[in-house]
Amino acid sequence: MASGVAPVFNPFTLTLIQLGSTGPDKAVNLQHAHEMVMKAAKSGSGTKPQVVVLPECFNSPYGYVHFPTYAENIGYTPGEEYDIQASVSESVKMLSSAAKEAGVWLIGGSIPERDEETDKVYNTCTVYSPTGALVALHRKVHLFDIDIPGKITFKESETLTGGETTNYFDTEFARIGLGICYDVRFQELAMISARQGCHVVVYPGAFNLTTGPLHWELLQRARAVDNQIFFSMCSPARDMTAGYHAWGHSMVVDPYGKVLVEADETEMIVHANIDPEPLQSVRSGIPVTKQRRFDVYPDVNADK
Ligand SMILES: O=C(O)CCC(=O)C(=O)O
Repeated sequence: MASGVAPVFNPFTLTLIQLGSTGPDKAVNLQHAHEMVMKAAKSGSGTKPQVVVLPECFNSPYGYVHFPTYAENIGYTPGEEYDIQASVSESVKMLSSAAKEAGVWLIGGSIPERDEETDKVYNTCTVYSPTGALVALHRKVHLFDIDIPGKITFKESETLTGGETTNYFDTEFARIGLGICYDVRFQELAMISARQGCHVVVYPGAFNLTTGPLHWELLQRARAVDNQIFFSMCSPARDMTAGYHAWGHSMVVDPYGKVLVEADETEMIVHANIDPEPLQSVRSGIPVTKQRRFDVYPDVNADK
């Protein structure tokens, strides 16, 4: 999604809610998420604009068998004003009112979304302004289909369809790119966000106890360093009684690859101060974006 607005970059606070376990009762999950957004807003800096983030699949238990049962019709068309009052999505309504009540930008984790026209189900992130307007939507592009024998097998494509667009949104202080979890493994998506002028990229995610310790931090630091952007992923807390054991460790990485903040595996709220300085200094000190040799790798498109 493009806005045509030139991106500005000013300091703000990025707040990650590493939300506790989500059980089968959607109403309880939504209520808890709402309470945590309020708590997160109160615990922020109070002086700077704040972006609050929820984790992947925060309204249902995590598992591809559950997605169709919990899927909601959202009916968002990019570029068109969305009527929250007329929405049939209870999750969208809760997120919108939480953003408005808390007075924050809210990246609403992800929820299973059913497209009314096609009946396809997506893993979808929605974003809200401090007035409660739905301003952006990202459908997870790369589905989490992996098979590591004896460790973890997951096949989102059993019930989900992959999204087909890259997405970002503009605030009065930064341009912020979107992705969801497995999308982080595909460096092209983050590169496109950086080329689109995003200063910060945020992916709700839920890695597991096999790939989490190996790749969660590595991938975020790699995406941040490659693209000289802030990179962040927000996970659910770990619950060993649940069907899926999330890695946790929600984090924010700066454009040098330094981890600014990292949660442990429990339910908690963490804040990072996003400051333009490291982005500007790394881009002028190590100017890789100007040094690319597209003449040597013609298969990679040099066009913005
Ligand atoms: O890439 C991974 O290892 C985990 C991805 C994942 O959990 C997801 O996409 O939901």
